[in-house]
Parts: sequence; structure tokens; C-alpha cells
Amino acid sequence: MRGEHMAFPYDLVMFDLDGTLVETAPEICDAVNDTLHGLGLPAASLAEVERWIGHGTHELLIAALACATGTDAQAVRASKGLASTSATFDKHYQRRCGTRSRLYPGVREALAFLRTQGVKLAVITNKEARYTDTVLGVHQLRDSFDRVISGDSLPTKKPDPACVHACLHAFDVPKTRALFVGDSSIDAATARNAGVEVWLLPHGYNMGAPIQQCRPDRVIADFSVLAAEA
Ligand SMILES: O=C(O)COP(=O)(O)O
Ligand SMILES: [Mg+2]
Repeated sequence: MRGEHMAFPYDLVMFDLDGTLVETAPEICDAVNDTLHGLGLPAASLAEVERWIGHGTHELLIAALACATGTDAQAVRASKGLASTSATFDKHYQRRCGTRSRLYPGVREALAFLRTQGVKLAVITNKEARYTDTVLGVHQLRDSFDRVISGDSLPTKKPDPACVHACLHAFDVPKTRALFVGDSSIDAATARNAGVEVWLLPHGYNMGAPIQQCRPDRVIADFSVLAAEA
């Protein structure tokens, strides 16, 4: 599928969403605090919320409730009120989506450039599909990707490699021609588990740890590096 004239060295680029393409933590923090406030619980800080991003929004809510109540995730999971709190969070997050999130610099240009190179583009996020759709929609990114895989799209989520395998299969791209671009150790593990190369950006959320510790194939400073590869 790769033509002679194309210079970009991959036929498929899979992007993580939160902390990679979109800075989502501020509005997720707002939705968490709307929820905690309604329960009479203390607010979470932005730094705390940033550390909880990466395992999906439901896990993030559990972490926030555990922190605010001084318990642990297991106790929150077993609590009777979790389903209704989750429904409340859902309303708040849907309302907050797009109010304080923003694309990182150069995202639109990088996606447009990769399109001109004939590269297939995918989003692979642990965020649940209903939120992924809203976030992509408010940032006019719905039509930018050939495939979107969310945390609840498949039976497993990152770091299980099934999401990457699904993309490789869908576009008939060999592992060596595919790249994962992310912001966390979960993305690094996903790519490794699938046997594809991974580049990490330092601007996102990595549970508070420096991304160099994830030993990616490359740390890239920003999205302009993608265009410079051609
Ligand atoms: O934790 C989430 O909700 C999603 O995070 P991700 O887009 O970085 O996979
Ligand atoms: Mg991320």
C-alpha cells in the first residue's frame, strides 16, 4: 500500500488520546469535583486527576472516590452507591467535555501532514467510547481517523495488545510499518506487547512519572517531529 513517492516511514500511526492529542485533565477534574461536591466530599486537585488518567474514566472515578473518602479502590468498588455516582459523573463529564480541553500544539497540522503521506490514522484510548466520541466531536476530530478504539470497544483495553492487533489487521499493515504515539507507560507497554515501535510525548499524563522511565523508542518534544520524519 505504500507508494514509491512516500517518505514517511510508517503506514499506520496509532495515537493515544488523553495527554497525547488532547489536554483533557482540566475538564475531567471539573467533572470529578462536580461529582465529589454533590456527595459532600473534598475536591481533588488537578495534579491528582492527572495521575489517575490512563486506565479509563471509570477507574479514575474509583480512584477519586477512594482518595476523597480515605478508603481504597476495592472498598469503592464494593460500595452500593457506585453505580449511581458513576451515572452522576457521566452527566457532569458529558456537560464539561470541550469546556476546558484543548488540542496540543501542532496536532491538526501533524494529522493533515500524515494524511498527505497516505498514512492510516487511529486513536487507541482507554477512555470509554461515549466520552471518546464527545471529545473527538467537540474538537472536530471525528473525521480525522480511520479507526477509533476505546477502552470498552474490545473485551480488553491497553496495555493488552488486542487494540493494536485490530488496527494492524484492519489496514493490513505489518508491525514494522506501524507506530504508536502516546504519553504514558500504559502506551509503551501496549506497543511493546504488540511488537510495534512507540514514541512518547512529555506533555501528557504518566501517573506522575517521567516518560523516559518507560524507555520508549523515542521521546519526541512535540508534533512537529512527525512532519520532520518525512
Ligand atoms: O484514562 C482515560 O480515560 C484515557 O486515557 P488515554 O486516552 O490516555 O488512554
Ligand atoms: Mg494518555
